[in-house]
Amino acid sequence: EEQEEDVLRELRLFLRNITERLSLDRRFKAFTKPVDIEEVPDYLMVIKKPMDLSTLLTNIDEHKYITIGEFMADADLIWKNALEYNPDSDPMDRNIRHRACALKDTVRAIIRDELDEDFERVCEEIRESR
Ligand SMILES: Cc1noc(C)c1-c1cc(NS(=O)(=O)c2ccccc2)cc(C(=O)O)c1
Repeated sequence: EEQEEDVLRELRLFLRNITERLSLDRRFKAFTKPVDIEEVPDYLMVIKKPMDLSTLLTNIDEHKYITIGEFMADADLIWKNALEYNPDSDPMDRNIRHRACALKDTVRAIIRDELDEDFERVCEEIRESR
């Protein structure tokens, strides 16, 4: 009902705010757009579920996420994919993995500091009711 839509609207505002702040952070520039398949031709042979910050924003606008947990699962794909595709010890791989770990820690720190547990519980109850 209307109250539920008010809650989900507030969730989308919160998720857009997080995603936009991450996109503005220069450390995360490589994560702002899908990996360019022309530049990285074997990427889709290795990574089955690509994800990036611009796709997160599109998903939010398409009302894909009803809970923080659903958003986190896609946000985690961004750094997990980077660790999986760039496993080697050479400086380039190490550097993208360092940025991927910084993205993981930054998302978690924002959620821990800014998400109200009661609000997340209401979102989970809406998810269970649908
Ligand atoms: C993410 C990701 N996962 O695997 C890799 C590899 C990256 C990644 C993707 C990009 N952006 S891009 O796919 O458009 C591109 C790749 C190669 C040359 C020019 C552009 C940049 C970087 C970077 O380190 O700057 C890394």
